[in-house]
Amino acid sequence: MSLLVKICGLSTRETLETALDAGADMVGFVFFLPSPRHLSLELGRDLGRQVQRRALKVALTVDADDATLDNIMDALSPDIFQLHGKESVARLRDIKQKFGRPVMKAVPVATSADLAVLPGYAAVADRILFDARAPKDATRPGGLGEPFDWHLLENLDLNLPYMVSGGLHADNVTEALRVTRAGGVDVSSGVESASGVKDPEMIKAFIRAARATQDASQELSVR
Ligand SMILES: O=C(O)c1ccccc1NCC(=O)[C@H](O)[C@H](O)COP(=O)(O)O
Repeated sequence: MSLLVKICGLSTRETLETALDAGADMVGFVFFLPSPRHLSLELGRDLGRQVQRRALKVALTVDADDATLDNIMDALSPDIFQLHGKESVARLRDIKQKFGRPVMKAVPVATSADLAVLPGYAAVADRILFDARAPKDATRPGGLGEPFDWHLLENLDLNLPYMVSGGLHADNVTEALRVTRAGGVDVSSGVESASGVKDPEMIKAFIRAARATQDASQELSVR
């Protein structure tokens, strides 16, 4: 199965086009007001139209209510909802049923104890995104540019596709994949020149590095 590369927190036509041209498999749009990457519904609609099925559109929300999700469905028509809050297993089931879209549940990781939630979520979610647990005083639960200890996932036994995120960039994505064996990688801060400002060259470099890792591991596997 080929590696999924997600560029998250895109908010301009130019950088979205760069990510699509560079071969991103998923493009993430943040609908969380405290985030520097937050999109209005109008901008989400505009950027969503630009994607034109060249990548999967991921709508990122945090403990959003049905009305918010409904508005996002109308504006963006996401391919996947990324639920990055404290959503319960029952809430994941509820969202899947009401909106008919796959859900990717973000699981914050700081210690091995954080993995205890996996069996519950794995029974309902379509994909897991492992992210660094945000500090208690953080203004948002993700997109903070800090990694977690990838070795915590070394002995992971999960019958579900999963992505690794948190503090990734072009220079560490290979090691993150080597250690976690994740089927996907996700980045936001690591392709920004300033908070919320995506950098086209950094986007291209990240995707190149991720693809190079994918190619190398495929060569090894066919030997
Ligand atoms: O990106 C945000 O601003 C954000 C806000 C609230 C919840 C989640 C958020 N981002 C989630 C993502 O999927 C990020 O790509 C992921 O946390 C990795 O971010 P980074 O460490 O900055 O690469």
